Amino acid sequence: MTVRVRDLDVSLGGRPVLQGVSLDVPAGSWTAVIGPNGAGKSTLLRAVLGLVASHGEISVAGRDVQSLKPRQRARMVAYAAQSPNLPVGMTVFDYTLLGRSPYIPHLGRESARDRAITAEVLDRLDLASFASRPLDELSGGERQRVVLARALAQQTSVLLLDEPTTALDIGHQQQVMELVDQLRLSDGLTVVTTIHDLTLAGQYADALVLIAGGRVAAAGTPARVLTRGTVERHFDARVHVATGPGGRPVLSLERP
Ligand SMILES: Nc1ncnc2c1ncn2[C@@H]1O[C@H](COP(=O)(O)OP(=O)(O)OP(=O)(O)O)[C@@H](O)[C@H]1O
Repeated sequence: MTVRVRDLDVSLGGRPVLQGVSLDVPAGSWTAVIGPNGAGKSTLLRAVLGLVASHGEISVAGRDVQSLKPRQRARMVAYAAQSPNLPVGMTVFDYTLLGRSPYIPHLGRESARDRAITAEVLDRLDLASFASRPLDELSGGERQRVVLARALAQQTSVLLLDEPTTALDIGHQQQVMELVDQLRLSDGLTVVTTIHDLTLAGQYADALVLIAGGRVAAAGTPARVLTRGTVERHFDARVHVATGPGGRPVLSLERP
């Protein structure tokens, strides 16, 4: 499903946060939204979900997201927030099962299929042995993977991930990124993720969108966006950019 954003404006607390943001994410592709702290990346994802009031056009598969009922939208778009409030005392399994809510009839119960999908997602994320553990007894990285598990259990065609790897060790970073990429290739998932690790962004995404000061400052292939000059200008960082496998950029910090 294609995600299309046109001339998006969002104000929060009376202050403009996004101004004139446009982006096109073709069906089955992966776009990474990058940018400095406070640039408006999370706000962009939240606007696509209809969680914040916005002006402009946001459509998924040609349908205006504002016109969709929450249940309809939840069958099309899943979202893993950066640090959501997790219900105290709830188990990993029951939290992940919440991802099946859009498919469970009102006043009904989950089906055996819903439970099987939940168990399979936990298994794929190395979380099967955590299924009966309460969320509040997990480490930061374990919690982050459970939040992703809930989004994957939703089995949508569009996946919005807000900083999905920040709390993860390098092995779990790879596992999560590879799993998402595998789902993209096998099921045609459309992925939009915010991410601070620019090399990781460039390794997995087809396109990068750099947001700075609430506007799109650069967009295009990783090699086009991740240049020394662009990174210095918008992140105030001195980096060396090498060409890695597949021509994708690899960034390292340069000491002054
Ligand atoms: N509810 C709110 N009310 C007022 N301002 C807000 C609100 N939520 C976010 N902001 C402001 O909007 C701007 C963009 O925030 P956002 O979380 O989208 O940034 P971000 O690019 O995701 O940042 P980070 O990389 O630090 O996660 C920030 O200046 C933030 O302080």
